[in-house]
Amino acid sequence: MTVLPNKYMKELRLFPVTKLSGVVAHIANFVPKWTYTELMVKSNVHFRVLLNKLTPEVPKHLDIAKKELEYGWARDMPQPEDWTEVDIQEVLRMCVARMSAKIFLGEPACRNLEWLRLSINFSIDLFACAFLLRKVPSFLHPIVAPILPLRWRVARHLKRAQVIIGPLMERHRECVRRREAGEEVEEEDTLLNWMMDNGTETENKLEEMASRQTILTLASIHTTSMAVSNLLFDLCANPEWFPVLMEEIAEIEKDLGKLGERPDVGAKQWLPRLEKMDSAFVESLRLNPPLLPDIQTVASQRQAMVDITLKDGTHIPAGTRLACAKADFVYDDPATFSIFDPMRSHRKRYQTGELTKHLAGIPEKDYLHFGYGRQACPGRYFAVGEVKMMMLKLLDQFEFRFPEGRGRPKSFHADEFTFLDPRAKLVMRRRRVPCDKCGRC
Ligand code: HEM
Repeated sequence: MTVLPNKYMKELRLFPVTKLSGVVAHIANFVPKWTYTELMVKSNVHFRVLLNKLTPEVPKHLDIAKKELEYGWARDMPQPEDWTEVDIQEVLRMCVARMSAKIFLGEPACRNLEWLRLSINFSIDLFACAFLLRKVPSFLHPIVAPILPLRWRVARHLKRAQVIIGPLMERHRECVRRREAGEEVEEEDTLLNWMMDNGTETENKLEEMASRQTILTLASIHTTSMAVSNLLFDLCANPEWFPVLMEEIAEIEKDLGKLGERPDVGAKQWLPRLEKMDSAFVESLRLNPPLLPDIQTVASQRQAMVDITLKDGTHIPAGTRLACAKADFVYDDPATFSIFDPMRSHRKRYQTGELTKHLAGIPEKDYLHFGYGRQACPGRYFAVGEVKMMMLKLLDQFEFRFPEGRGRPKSFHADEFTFLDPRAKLVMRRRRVPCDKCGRC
């Protein structure tokens, strides 16, 4: 991997995917030839749907996802009256899986426990399979890969995905046929339907679509649920910030009621008001990015698809794996850079007057946890909304702390990925002590 200084970031971000490809670089990490992921670089309907359908309609899809979150909350979220140890990571993964399934596939898949479990476990098996293969020299892959049980599991998930997604595709085709015949047909507005309507013939083959939907769960579920877990862990390690965020929620509720209470107020009006929560999320993601080895090194991997010469004459031959060294606005002050300071971005916005910058979901040269440039994470605005909706409910309904004798779990790194310790739990109970200040905590 060639690592360029951060000063090149602004120039590199403008290159199209045909010249400098993020997806080719990311998928290369999964040993695509042997993990059924090659289709992700052959065409990009998964990227187009997020950019052209999800992003312009994020508030609408967040409102839809919110309803599914309510449905899942009643089933998945423990409601302990007394302090009880809970595998909060597992619960949050299920909440995110439900929301993702609702907007991507709709009903009945989003209520189908087999799909929900598959969408969570697929990523775990695929990561494990790719890691194992990466430890083996590539000339041995043709011998090792076919006998790898993890790879058989990945293949089984993809086959089952076809069984679940096939009827959804057939249902949409039937709706289109009836509509063309002049009938009025009601249909759920899902990303799958958009992908079918806008996909090529190959992209619309069941095997392709089912694999693509399954691989999309990898990008959307663990990243988002891990972000919420990390923020909760950071707050438990710095509990003085719980009341600050609760107070912000209480103030918004005074104006707008609880999220979902008023028919004229949805995610669009409510969630941007959570400015302190946004700042805490930015800070937590800065300290716990999902895709980079650690907070000081590189960001936005790319593969040069053609020879490239930069403005200062730097030559990048085709085939080069590339990343940029990260800069960070706190690097100027090394004393504070590893400290969790949840109001860092909030202060920066108000001190500089740059109120539309330094927000979660707005990539900047100094804030790269959703990537950078044209190829930055296409699901980021939806992800930020999901994180806020879950945090809102968690803080509103529960109190959290670490189990006795334990502190903030450490993340660990495997190549370019960062993972939370899967054994890390929290102790929680239903919130019950009213607070003098805000009447809630
Ligand atoms: C907190 C949650 C999330 C984080 C931190 C995150 C982070 C990232 C990062 C760093 C990248 C690479 C960008 C680059 O190379 O410049 C990426 C790519 C991607 N993300 Fe996200 N992401 C999150 C949630 C989501 C969600 C919810 C979706 C879908 C709804 C999604 C879909 C994708 C896709 C499809 C790509 C690959 C795009 C391509 O083909 O190049 N992500 N994400």
